[in-house]
Amino acid sequence: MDPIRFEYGVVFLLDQRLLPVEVKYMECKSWQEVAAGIRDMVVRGAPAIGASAAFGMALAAKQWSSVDSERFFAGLEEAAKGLKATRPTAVNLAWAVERMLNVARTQRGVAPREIADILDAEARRIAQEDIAVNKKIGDFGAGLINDKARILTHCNAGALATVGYGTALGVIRRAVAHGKEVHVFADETRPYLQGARLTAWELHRDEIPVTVIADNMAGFLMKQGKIDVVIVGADRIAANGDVANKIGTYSVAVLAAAHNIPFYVAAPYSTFDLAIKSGEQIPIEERCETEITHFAGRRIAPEGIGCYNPSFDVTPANLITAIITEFGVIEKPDEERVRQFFAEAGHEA
Ligand SMILES: CSC[C@H]1O[C@H](OP(=O)(O)O)[C@H](O)[C@@H]1O
Repeated sequence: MDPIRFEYGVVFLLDQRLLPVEVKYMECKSWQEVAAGIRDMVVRGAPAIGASAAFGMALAAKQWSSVDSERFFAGLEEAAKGLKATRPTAVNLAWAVERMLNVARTQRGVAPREIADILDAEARRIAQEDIAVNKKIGDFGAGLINDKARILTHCNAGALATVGYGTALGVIRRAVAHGKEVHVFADETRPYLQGARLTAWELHRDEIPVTVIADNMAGFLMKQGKIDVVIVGADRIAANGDVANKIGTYSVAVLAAAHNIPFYVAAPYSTFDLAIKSGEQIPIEERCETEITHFAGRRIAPEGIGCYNPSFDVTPANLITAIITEFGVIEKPDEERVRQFFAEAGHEA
């Protein structure tokens, strides 16, 4: 099930708020509609919102393609600002928008209508690259998953969080493709329930055994010896290997360390933010309190109480066994290892 579908001038976002009960796409013909889809978590997941924002930029270019060049670029800058403002934590969003802007800037002097075509092609390239990158991550990660492994996941880092294959779930898919039998325990991941609603839905459709657990059960399963390995995604990784990911990830990492269980993060190079030295510099999105005070549209907490709803937390690198990327595996990440790894892979470090 593709989280994003696209044609020239229109982007369809699978409305993940309705899953697993209803499969319905939101049609977007403007960058503003894409921005609303990202902000409202119609589409979510670091790589998926990055690709969606890229298509949002392509729509903006089409929206402004009939004006003069100066107004065209002003329109692109406005769209870039609006898209980047939707969700602050996942660096893939800003990465994709800046990549689209940089391509446009190389075309100054070209007719806006032609630039719009070039940006449409670039957005499609970003989407195609994501699937290829996910499969490379999957292949590197599959070697870390033993046959009969009992795997704990948190949130959803699957096809629904990317353009269609998955990072953490991509590793699980490749391990299964390599003939390994696994059983996944999926944290439900309150408050948005990406685990119960999305990860379980994806894995069940793929006929991969999955058991949903409440977030507060992870420690008990580990203590009972029922978890062999943890694998999660990421929204932003600092140069020292600190990882921002869905709220609750840090707690799982602490529990895994206490039980000597390997804790892996699967993420593409586009999720690394090498401009920041540590996770302390990663902006943490806070979302509306109704995500906490309400469940399925019904109030579950009293009126007038305090509410705190950070959507992400930061897991320090010293709790991470390894980060799995499309270029290979960074064992025991720290700043020196991360920068050397990407330098050897031929990327800006
Ligand atoms: C492929 S990594 C996806 C990453 O994004 C999720 O956050 P959200 O659902 O709020 O977009 C979660 O942190 C996942 O690990």
